[in-house]
Amino acid sequence: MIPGTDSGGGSAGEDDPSLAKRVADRYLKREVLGEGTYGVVFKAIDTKANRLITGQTVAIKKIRLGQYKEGVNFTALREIKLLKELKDPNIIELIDAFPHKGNLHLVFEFMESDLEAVIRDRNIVLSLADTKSYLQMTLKGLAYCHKKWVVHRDMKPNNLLIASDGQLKLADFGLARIFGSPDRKFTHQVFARWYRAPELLYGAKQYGAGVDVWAAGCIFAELLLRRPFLQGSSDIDQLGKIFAAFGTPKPSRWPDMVYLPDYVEYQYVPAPPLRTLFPMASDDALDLLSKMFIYDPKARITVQQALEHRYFSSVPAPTKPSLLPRPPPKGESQNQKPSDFNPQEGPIVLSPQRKLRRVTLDHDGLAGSTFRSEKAGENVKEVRHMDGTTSQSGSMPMSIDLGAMFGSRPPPRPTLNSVDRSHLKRKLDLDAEFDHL
Ligand SMILES: Nc1ncnc2c1ncn2[C@@H]1O[C@H](COP(=O)(O)OP(=O)(O)OP(=O)(O)O)[C@@H](O)[C@H]1O
Repeated sequence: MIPGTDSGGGSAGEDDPSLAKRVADRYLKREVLGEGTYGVVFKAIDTKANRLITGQTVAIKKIRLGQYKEGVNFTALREIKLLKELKDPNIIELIDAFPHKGNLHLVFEFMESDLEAVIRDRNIVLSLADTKSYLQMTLKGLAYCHKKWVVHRDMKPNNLLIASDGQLKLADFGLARIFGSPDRKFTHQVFARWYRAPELLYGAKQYGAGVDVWAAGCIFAELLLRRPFLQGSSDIDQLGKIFAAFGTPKPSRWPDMVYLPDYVEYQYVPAPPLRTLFPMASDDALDLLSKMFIYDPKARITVQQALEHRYFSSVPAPTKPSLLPRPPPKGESQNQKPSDFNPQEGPIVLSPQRKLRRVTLDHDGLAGSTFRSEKAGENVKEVRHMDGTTSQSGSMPMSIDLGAMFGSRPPPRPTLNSVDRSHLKRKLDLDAEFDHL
C-alpha cells in the first residue's frame, strides 16, 4: 500500500479531501506528455515510491470528471480498484488513483514510447521476428486481461506503450467501460475506428473479447504494412473497407449479423486472396491473420488460441524485448512529428442508400459537402465514390474498387499541430492548473 494513503482498499483520498491533497503533494509535476480521449497526461516524479526507491518517474492521467461527476465515485472508482489489481508484464501498472479538485488522477508507470511511434518511424526496420515479438506481447497482455474478464475495447497502436526494457504494455484498459464510449468528434477517436470490430460498427451492445482480437489483427496488419490497414472515414466507410478486404459476409457466415441494431445490407463482393493484401507475410502469419479477422465473433480465434498458433512456434523466433528496435524516448522526438495530414483529401465513402437520411452543405472553407450518417451522426467531408464521382445523397454506387481502397496512398494521421490547435491551447491551460496541485 502506498504510504500516506488509505489502507482499507479504497482509492487514495476517495472520501477524505485532505488525504487526497497529501497524495497529490507526493507527485512532482513535470511536462505535459499529451492529451487523449479522457484527459491530459503529465509526466511526474513520485517522491515517495517506497522506502528504498524515490524519484520514480510516473505518468499521471488527469480525467475531467465533469460529465461523470454523478456516477463516478461509486461505479468508476470500484472499477478502477479492479484495474489496480491487474498486474502483468504486458499491462501498464496503475500505481494509484485519487480524485483531486474535481478531477480523477490515475498514476501509471512511465513508458518511453509506444507502438505507433515504432510503426511510423521510417528509420526503424521491423524484421519478421520483431513483428512477431510485438504481436506476442500484445496478445499476452490481452490474454491476461481476458482471463480476468476485462475487455479493452479501445485497442490501437498508441495504446500499446513500450517500456525502457522493450516490454510492450497495454494501456487504457477498461477506461472505455468505466467512462463510456468516448466522443468521436475527438481526433483520437477517428483513428480508433480503424481498429473497431464489425459487430461494434453494426452497433452491437453486447460484445466480447473478440473485439480486442479484431483490433489486435488490425495492429498485426499494420505492423506488416507499416501503415494503418483499414482506414475508414466513417463507420459506414469502415465496414465498406472491411468488406472490400475480406468479402461481404453472408448471414450463413455470421448468423447473428442481421439482428444487430445498425445492420444494413451491403452489396456482395468476394474476398480477394489475403496474400494480395500482405505480399510479404509468411503463410503462418496469413493463417493467423485470417483467423483474427473472422466475421462471426463466436467463431473468431481467441487470444489464447492465437498465442498457441504455429506462427509463434515457427521460425523466426520472436525477438527478445530488450533487442527490439525502438524510436528515441519521448521528449527527444515526441513533438517533432511531421505534419503530413491533408484536410482537403476527401474520404471515399461506400454507403448503402438506406443509411442516408440527411445530407447538408456546410461552408467552413473545406472542399465538399458534409455527409451525415443516420447512425453515428458523423459528418464527413465530401462523398466521393469509387468511380471518382461525387454526390450529395441518394444513389450511391455499390461497387467496390479495391484499387481505390488499397491502391492509393492512405491519408496519414493528422497531428495536433495540423488539425486541432484548440487542444494545444487546452493542454497549456490544464498545465497551469496542475501547478496548483
Ligand atoms: N504511462 C505513460 N507513460 C508515458 N506516456 C504516456 C503514458 N500514458 C500516456 N502517455 C502519453 O500521453 C499522451 C496522451 O495519452 P492518452 O492515453 O491519454 O491518449 P492517446 O493514447 O494519445 O489517445 P486515446 O486517449 O485516444 O487513447 C500520449 O502521447 C501518450 O503516449
